[in-house]
Formats: sequence, structure tokens, C-alpha cells
Amino acid sequence: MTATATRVLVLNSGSSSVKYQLLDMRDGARLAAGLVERIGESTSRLAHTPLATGGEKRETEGDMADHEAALKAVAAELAADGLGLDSPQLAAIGHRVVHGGLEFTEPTVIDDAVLEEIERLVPLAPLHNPANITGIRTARALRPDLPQVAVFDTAFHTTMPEHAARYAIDVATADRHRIRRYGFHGTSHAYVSRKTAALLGKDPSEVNVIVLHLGNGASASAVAGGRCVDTSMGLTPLEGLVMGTRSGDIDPAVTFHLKRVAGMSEDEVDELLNKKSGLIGLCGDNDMREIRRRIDAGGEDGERARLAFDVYIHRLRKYLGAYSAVLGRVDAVAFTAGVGENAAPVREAAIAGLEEMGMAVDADLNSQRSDEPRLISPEYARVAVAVVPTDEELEIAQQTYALVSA
Ligand SMILES: Nc1ncnc2c1ncn2[C@@H]1O[C@H](COP(=O)(O)OP(=O)(O)O)[C@@H](O)[C@H]1O
Ligand SMILES: CC(=O)OP(=O)(O)O
Ligand SMILES: [Mg+2]
Repeated sequence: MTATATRVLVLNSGSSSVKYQLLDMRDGARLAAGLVERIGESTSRLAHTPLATGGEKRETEGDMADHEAALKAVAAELAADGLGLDSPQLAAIGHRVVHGGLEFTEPTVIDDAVLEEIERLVPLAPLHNPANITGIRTARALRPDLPQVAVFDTAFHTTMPEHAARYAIDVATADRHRIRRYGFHGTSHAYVSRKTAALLGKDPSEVNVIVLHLGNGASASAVAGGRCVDTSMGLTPLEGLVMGTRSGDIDPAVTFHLKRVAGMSEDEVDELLNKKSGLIGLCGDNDMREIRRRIDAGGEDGERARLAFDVYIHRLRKYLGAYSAVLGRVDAVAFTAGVGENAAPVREAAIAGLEEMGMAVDADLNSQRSDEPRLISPEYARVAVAVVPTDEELEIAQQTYALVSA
């Protein structure tokens, strides 16, 4: 790496999307950012914002058949702004990798052996790891000389105590097949719990925080003194909270029933629980904005949306209670990600009536908007309730740069 190479490109490849950011690590400035959506569909769309030049957001509709085509389109957009992947200022590419198993507890420079290991973990994250792998392969082909770094969603959760990570099933079977609770969104939980401590003017080691990462995928974590002690996702990102399209917690016997009685195949059950459940399964919409709009419009349709909202909130409140008990003392609850940062009614409903647990939300503070971390609890509340915007891309860039510039 040359002394002038201070930029990091971050790729966050999801099952049907890629989010990316190019950052200058001297000051953390974002030079470009964008999103490719609906990869694999004829209506795929790339939205690119060249922040360095102050240019307008550019949107291209296209037919991006797969993640490779999507990344090549991203590379072309960057090149159009003079920020191409061939730039000598680029120090590394950082990749979000969802499943790192127990093998990866730290950001890791990707070589053939690491890539093989990430491939071996595909059965544990079938929606996510294949997209991450394509991202890595494509980026490597474009810049074979550049360090590529994997930052794992699971890494932050590897501190979970054994009693939280174990499922109560036969130990030998579990060990043979690596069945345990891994947890995900760890980069976000780590970043947000640290930011929450800073908001309280404390060191992370001094505070216990419940982080609610509510995006399309959603998870909760209990963080004691900066270390994760429990999290709601498990072997895969299907366990836990109600999500946009995933069921979250469910009696495993439901799957036996779907196969034995409803005659569904393994793949159909997988698809049902991962893609046709959660909010979309309950009311036909997975976007919280649309659900709130339908509730406000009322009528029968509004009732359906209300039920989805209520199921979502009920699960969230159960985890607040559970993690209060896990932590013993809670200093803060932090809401983050698309729903957590933007949906005031979700925050209000999640905390309503929890004064006995020291939790309350001030309606005025809750309705305000800001890109900065902020408190929404009244002065008297024992537990600080906060909205703390996550920034997985910045966190990945920092971890990547720290590794390659060490
Ligand atoms: N203004 C808003 N009000 C309510 N919900 C919102 C708003 N903006 C985004 N969301 C919710 O956030 C979700 C996306 O969150 P995000 O964290 O970007 O998810 P992911 O990273 O999993 O794609 C959307 O599906 C929508 O439900
Ligand atoms: C792990 C996971 O659920 O990620 P996402 O929210 O990006 O789908
Ligand atoms: Mg996300």
C-alpha cells in the first residue's frame, strides 16, 4: 500500500441488493455512495451519489442479472466520477460477510483459504453468503493486487456465553453439524452500542445497552460493558424478531406440520419463512411506511396492517423484557436501522407502559428528526432511550483500513 492510498471501498451485498460507499479514511469523508436494488429482476435500479463532486444523484434502470453485473455497473459509475477502482488512492475493499461461523472473530484479509471457508458456511446463510462471495470474486477480478477484507456480521457475537449460544438439543449432534446461535448484524450492534455509550458520556465498558436493529432484517442484542451477551438471531438470520419478510421465532413443529400436513417441500418451507412471512406475510407489505399509511387510512385494510404492526411490536417488547432480565441493569435502549431510526410510532409502542422497568419515551423528542444520535426519553426515566443511526459501511471501512494500514 502506498502512503497516498487512503481510500476504502465498502461493499455490502445483500440477497438482492448491493449498498456501497467510497470513503477517505484520513477524515472518514464519504466520496460516493449508492445502492443497487432488485438484482436479478428486469427492473433493477442503481442509484449513485457522487458526494465528492457535490453532484446530483444519478439513477439508472437496467437489467442487472446478478451481483457480478451489479458490481460492474457500480465500478462504471465510480469511474465516471474519476473514482474508479483503478485509482492508486484506493487502499482496500472492505466486504460485509454475513456468516463467519466460529472461525472468524476479527476482520480478515481474504485469500483463497478464507474464501473457501466463507463458501463452506453458505448452508448457514444461504440468502446472504453467496452474494457476499460474488462481491468478493468480482472485486478481486477488477483489482487483483488490492487487499480485500472481510468484516463478519457474526464476529461481535462470538463473545456470547455458552449458555446463550447453545440450543437445548443433543450436544453431539449440535457440535457435529455446527448448530448453535451465531447472531448477525454484529457490525451494527457493535457500532451502535459504542455510540450509545458516547451519547451518555460513558465508556462502553461502563454501560449495559439493549440495541434494537430494526431494518428489513431485524435483531436485538444485549450488550454488557461493550460485549455482546445475547442476541436474537441464531444459526441463521431467521430467528428472533418479526422482520420485513421473515417470521422470526416460531415453534419448529410448524415446519414439520407444513411438510407432513400441508405437503410442502423443504425449499417451499424455507421460502415461506424467509421471504413470505413477517410483516409481508401478515399484511402484504414489508415497508413500515406503507403499514403506517394503511393503519392511518383505517377500514378493513387498516385492520390487517394493524395486526401486522401489533405482532411486530409484541415480539419486540418480549425481547426488551428478556434482555432486561439477561442484563440485570439496563442503562440504555438504542433504536437503529431503517425502522428504528425513522418510525416514531414503533418506538412509542415498543416502550409504552414500561415505566416500571424505568423506560419511557417523550412524545416531542420522539417525533423530532435528526441524523445524529439523540435521546428520546424524558429526564426522569432511569433508562436512556435513544435513536442512534447505524453506519455499517463506516464501521467496515474503519476496520478494513485499520487492518491494511497496520
Ligand atoms: N421513514 C420511514 N418510516 C418508517 N419506516 C421506514 C422509513 N424509512 C425506512 N423505513 C423502513 O426501513 C426498512 C429498511 O431498513 P434498512 O435498515 O435500510 O434495511 P436493510 O439494510 O435490511 O435493507 C424499510 O423496509 C422500511 O420498513
Ligand atoms: C443478517 C441479515 O439479516 O442481514 P439483512 O438485514 O441485511 O438482511
Ligand atoms: Mg441492513
